Formats: sequence, structure tokens, C-alpha cells
Amino acid sequence: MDNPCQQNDKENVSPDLDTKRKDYLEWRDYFMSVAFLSAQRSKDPSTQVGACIVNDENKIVGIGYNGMPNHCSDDDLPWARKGNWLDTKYPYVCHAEMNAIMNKNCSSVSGCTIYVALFPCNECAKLIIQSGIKKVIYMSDKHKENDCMIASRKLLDLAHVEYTQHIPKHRKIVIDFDNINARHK
Ligand SMILES: Nc1ccn([C@H]2C[C@H](O)[C@@H](COP(=O)(O)O)O2)c(=O)n1
Ligand SMILES: [Zn+2]
Repeated sequence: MDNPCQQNDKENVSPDLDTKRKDYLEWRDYFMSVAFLSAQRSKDPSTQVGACIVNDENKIVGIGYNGMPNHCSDDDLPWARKGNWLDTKYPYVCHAEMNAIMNKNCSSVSGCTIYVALFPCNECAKLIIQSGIKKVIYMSDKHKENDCMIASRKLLDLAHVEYTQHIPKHRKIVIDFDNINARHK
């Protein structure tokens, strides 16, 4: 007798639902996406950066984005890029890498990898080195020629911290809540 719960009618079996997915997110795209999702929390009007720290078991141990320090209202501090230095965001804003390291949910990030949207500046390179992070995976190196980035590479090289540009396998990753809601109705 046919079991009504068992989908054994060949015509009703969708090959896509019986076979392991092939287009799932591989680890690197996944962690870089987490960094980019975190960047969406940033209130910086011009550049939103996210960072995600991962241990050698592929577990996320820290996430951060660029923003003003804790207890310093981001309504009271400037977000400008130009003008008197003290009236710009630069002396105040905490970089994504710093926040990811400070937000760590384990005792140490030694030996971990940090995924970050932009190549780390020299100040973040120092934090990365001191925290024991061993690998930087970045998406963009658009300020490559700046002195800060030259200093950063010098420090990372001396400290034997590897850095690699991420080449995504998935060209586009979309979270479409409307579509998700429609499919779950
Ligand atoms: N690796 C980086 C590079 C930059 N940031 C932050 C710092 C600022 O909030 C913003 C850069 O501003 P811009 O000069 O492009 O207006 O991005 C970071 O968190 N991590
Ligand atoms: Zn930085």
C-alpha cells in the first residue's frame, strides 16, 4: 500500500530537492558577506566598513563596523571628511577592525583570520599584529598608494601576517525579505 507521506511518485520528485545544493556559500564568501552585512550598521555617511574574525574551526569570534566609541554620541561627533581635523570624523571614529577585535567573544583571537571590506590602515595593522591575528582577507585595496597603507603593509610583512584579496565566487548575494516571506507563506 502506498504511504501517503512518502513522495515516491517520480513525477513529483524535484531533482533540485533531492540533490545536495551546489551553489551554497563557500566559507570565504560567507565570512566576507558577514563583514559586509555588519557594515550596514555603520552610520558613516561616506564609507561603511565591516570586519569579521574567524578561528581555525571556521567559527566567528568577533564582528565589528566603523563607528564612534561607546558612550560618545554619534549625534555629537562630526562625520565630515574635510575641514579642520578636529571637526572631521577621523580623530574619533573606531575602525571596523578595532571593533571586531574588541568585540571578541573568546579569550584570544590569536591565530585567527580577519575578513574586512577595506585593507587595514597602519593603526589597525598594529592592533591586528598585537592581537595575534595571522591572516587578513580584504575585499578592496583602493587606498593602496596612501602612506598609511604602505606603513600597514610594512608592519604586516615584518610580523608575518598574511594578507590576501578576496575574489568572490558568488558575484551577488541578496537577502530579499519580501521573497523569503512570500516563499514561507
Ligand atoms: N580598513 C578600514 C578603513 C576605513 N575604515 C573606516 C574609517 C572611516 O569611518 C571610514 C573611512 O572614511 P572615508 O575617508 O572613506 O570617508 O572607514 C575602517 O573602519 N576600516
Ligand atoms: Zn584602521
